[in-house]
Amino acid sequence: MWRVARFGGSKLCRSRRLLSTVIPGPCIVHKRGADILHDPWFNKDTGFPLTERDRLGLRGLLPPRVISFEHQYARFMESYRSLEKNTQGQPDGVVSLAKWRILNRLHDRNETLYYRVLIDNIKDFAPIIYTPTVGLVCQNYSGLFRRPRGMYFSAKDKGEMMSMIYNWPAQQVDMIVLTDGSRILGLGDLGVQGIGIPIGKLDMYVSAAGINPQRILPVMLDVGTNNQRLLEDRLYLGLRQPRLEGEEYLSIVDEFMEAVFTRWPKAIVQFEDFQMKWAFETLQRYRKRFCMFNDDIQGTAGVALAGLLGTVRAQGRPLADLIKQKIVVVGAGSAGLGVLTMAAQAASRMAGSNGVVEKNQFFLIDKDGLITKERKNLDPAAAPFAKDPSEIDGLREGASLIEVVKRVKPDVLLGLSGVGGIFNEEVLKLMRESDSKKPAIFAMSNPTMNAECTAADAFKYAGDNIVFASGSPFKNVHLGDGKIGYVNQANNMYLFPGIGLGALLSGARFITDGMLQAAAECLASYITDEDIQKGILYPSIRSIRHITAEVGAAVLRAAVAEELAEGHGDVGPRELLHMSKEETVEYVTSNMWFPVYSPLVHEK
Ligand SMILES: NC(=O)C1=CN([C@@H]2O[C@H](COP(=O)(O)OP(=O)(O)OC[C@H]3O[C@@H](n4cnc5c(N)ncnc54)[C@H](O)[C@@H]3O)[C@@H](O)[C@H]2O)C=CC1
Ligand SMILES: CC(=O)C(=O)O
Ligand SMILES: [Mg+2]
Repeated sequence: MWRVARFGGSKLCRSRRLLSTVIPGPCIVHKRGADILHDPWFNKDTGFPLTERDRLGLRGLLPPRVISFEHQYARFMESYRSLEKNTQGQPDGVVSLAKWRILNRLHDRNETLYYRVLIDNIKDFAPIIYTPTVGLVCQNYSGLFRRPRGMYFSAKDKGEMMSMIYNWPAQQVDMIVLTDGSRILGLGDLGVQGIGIPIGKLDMYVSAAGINPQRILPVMLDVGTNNQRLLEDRLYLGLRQPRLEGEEYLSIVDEFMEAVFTRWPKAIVQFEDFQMKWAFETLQRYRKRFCMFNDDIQGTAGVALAGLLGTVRAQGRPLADLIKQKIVVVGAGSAGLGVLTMAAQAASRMAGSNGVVEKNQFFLIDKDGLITKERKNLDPAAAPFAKDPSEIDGLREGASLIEVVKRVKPDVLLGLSGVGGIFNEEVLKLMRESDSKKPAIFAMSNPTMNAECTAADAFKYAGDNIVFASGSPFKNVHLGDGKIGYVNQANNMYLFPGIGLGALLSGARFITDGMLQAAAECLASYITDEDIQKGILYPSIRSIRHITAEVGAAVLRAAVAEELAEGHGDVGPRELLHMSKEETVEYVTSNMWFPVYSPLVHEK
């Protein structure tokens, strides 16, 4: 039955990949002439065939020669490569922004071509449209702004959101990424300028998960900013007022969520880069009411867990030895606490206990040092990981990172602090004393300048035998004698697209811990033992579509197992239930949008 749905005709410009051939479905367009050329979704630039130019009133509006998609693609890549050449030697930030601009201009003009170059060159372009360059773009957003992308809801829109949501031109929205701009990467409160993050994350959704770009929606919830520099910046485009707090804040988020799910009951909302207090509060508030998740807490946790399991394998130990790993987490925010919570759940499952014993192996440090039960105003979210001073011989409340690493000799040192360089030479050298033969260093904070250490320093000071991962990309390190220090990118981009896609196709109304756990386990098992032995913990981002199909299928199957799957489109819960694992992967893959020019059919 689901086969009919997959290959049936569609009005949605859906392209189908049949074996190696992509069959473009027809696309209904309600406009004509120049209006089409100015709509990046329909625009093919010089690629409109002559018959289509006649049908759509485009004759004479374009140079006469028809250029093929492949030729347009080659032309863009040529201009990109010559930009690379011409900017050689200029500061990194200048080069990255120039690359971002050329990609952004293509995005504004021709989405089909934009997404095709993105998909085919994801390793080169992810650092531009995503971390680290997206951080620079957010920092400079008000100056870079040329035209809006996505929707902006502000504190001034209270009471209006239910009608505003209907201003969005697309009939259907599948995936929304929402931020309030309060903690953008490790760059702090960037107010309205944080909209760059939902845009970048959704570009990853299209590239990795094949979410139809006509069905994505980046959203900024502007409730003010506490960033004094922005408040005083005459170019700043957001509300010039301090952030709303308490019930006033929550009432804005409530109103937005009600509006979204009234118009699109099947949409999925990803919360992104909210400051910690609101990240946890909104997750608790909405996760049983709406289909939503918090990427920084839950997506990051799954990616880190996969990395921790990979580390255990790299040490040549059985997975169950996760419970024996001494893990020092630096940063007790939404990401750090998310990681420890998921790691504790996994360790409990492995040990068949309630997790109490396993937590003894975890050490949590924040800006005030080691967190113990003696901490004044201990955050309830951190409390389960606070050490009992009687159990940590030689350490005290607030012990420094150096003291902790020296005493604990951890197997894993994992940074989610947002503090660039905090794993300094002294800390890294202490990791040579680790009890593990293959200690792991995860410098997960973004963007690059906020990474806890560089890859080169990690190998230089902690030794050649470490496994290393960072949140933003670094180049592999040459260790001499032809040996390579492999750099992994421990970034939630490996999971959030699959979590969203799997949840969408399952039709589940909530995203459960079981679905998230399935995503993490799928990623963990993706890597072969051969790669693990080389220190490779995550697959190449070049395979991101394939990884996402597998992760999406794992999430979907978990939803089915929990009897939450209600189906999607023509594929109901019974069909989902009867799909084998391979069929589920095939089903997920066949639902991925792929950019090809569709024949345009005009309808009034
Ligand atoms: N690689 C990835 O996939 C992800 C990376 N991140 C990164 O993690 C970082 C933190 O994100 P959140 O947890 O959401 O932020 P957050 O603001 O909620 O937490 C930051 C934590 O770091 C601690 N901290 C600050 N200065 C410190 C210091 N000198 N020593 C030790 N701890 C210190 C704070 O006390 C706080 O506990 C950001 O840079 C973000 O880019 C976040 C999510 C995913
Ligand atoms: C990757 C990501 O979500 C972050 O740095 O916040
Ligand atoms: Mg984030």
